Amino acid sequence: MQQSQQREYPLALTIAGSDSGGGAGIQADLKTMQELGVFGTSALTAVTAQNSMGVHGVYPLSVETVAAQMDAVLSDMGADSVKTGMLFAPDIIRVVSAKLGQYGRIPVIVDPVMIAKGGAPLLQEEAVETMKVHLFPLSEVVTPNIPEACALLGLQEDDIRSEADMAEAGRALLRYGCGAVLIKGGHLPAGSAGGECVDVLVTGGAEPSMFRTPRLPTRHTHGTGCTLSSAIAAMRARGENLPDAVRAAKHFVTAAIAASVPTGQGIGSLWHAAHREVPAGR
Ligand SMILES: Nc1ncnc2c1ncn2[C@@H]1O[C@H](COP(=O)(O)OP(=O)(O)O)[C@@H](O)[C@H]1O
Ligand SMILES: Cc1ncc(COP(=O)(O)OP(=O)(O)O)c(N)n1
Repeated sequence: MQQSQQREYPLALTIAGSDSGGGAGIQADLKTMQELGVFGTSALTAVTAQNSMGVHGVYPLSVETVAAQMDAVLSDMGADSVKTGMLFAPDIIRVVSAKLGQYGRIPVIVDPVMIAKGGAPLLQEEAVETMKVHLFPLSEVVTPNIPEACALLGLQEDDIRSEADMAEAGRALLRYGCGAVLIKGGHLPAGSAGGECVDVLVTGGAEPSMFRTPRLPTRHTHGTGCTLSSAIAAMRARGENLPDAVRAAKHFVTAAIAASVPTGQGIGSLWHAAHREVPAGR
């Protein structure tokens, strides 16, 4: 049951892992929701020991812990949208899917987090099928990057090389019962797509929609996927329709990448307050 009618502000729930480095996971999600005027709540699935150099440890929580957090939030506060991120294990995916089914028709944005930028696995191999079978049919939209789309479809990593390939992959993923699929183009070769970063939204009926922004020349892109999916969830919680939510989220993430900060020695993180035009450090 949703309790949103008792609130005067939108509320979104993120079900995801913790990134101790603060750039991705639940930390990126809550910063994004706050910046977009949405009250963020959370159900933690795993703790990662992570920094700009990579993932140094993954510590999943028990299914009981995940279920208890979802029950606590959804039975009392409700949610106008839900975003899922790192779910890590098949039993966590099963309990998250069961709880989402129990609490009814909330728009669910599924970011099928599989591998961190440095290559660390954030989803067990045996959990991929569980995610497709149990979670995808509950989604309003699933937001894979190109390596994730390839893994989900059993393709080679370089099988998706163009906007047309992205659209075809999106259509193929719809067969798992996703409401829509947004294939993110950050991993296309930098020289392709005319120097743009293109994300392709595929829904049941209409032609695919392309969302284009300039490709920004920075390596400090840790947390881009988490930020985009939680911004979509925030805009849906605010009542925007899906294409408008994606458009606004893409602008939000682009501004945050443009102002990214070199946290640590490796890949730095986005600056989520960038849309306010507040320089980092102020
Ligand atoms: N260098 C970049 N310049 C502008 N936008 C980018 C850049 N890299 C990624 N993006 C955007 O960030 C979002 C996340 O994309 P992507 O990097 O493909 O996902 P992930 O972070 O899950 O690997 C998308 O909207 C993508 O277009
Ligand atoms: C705890 C946690 N969740 C998700 C990710 C992946 O985040 P993403 O936004 O895809 O960014 P990169 O890791 O690819 O930079 C994560 N690293 N940690």
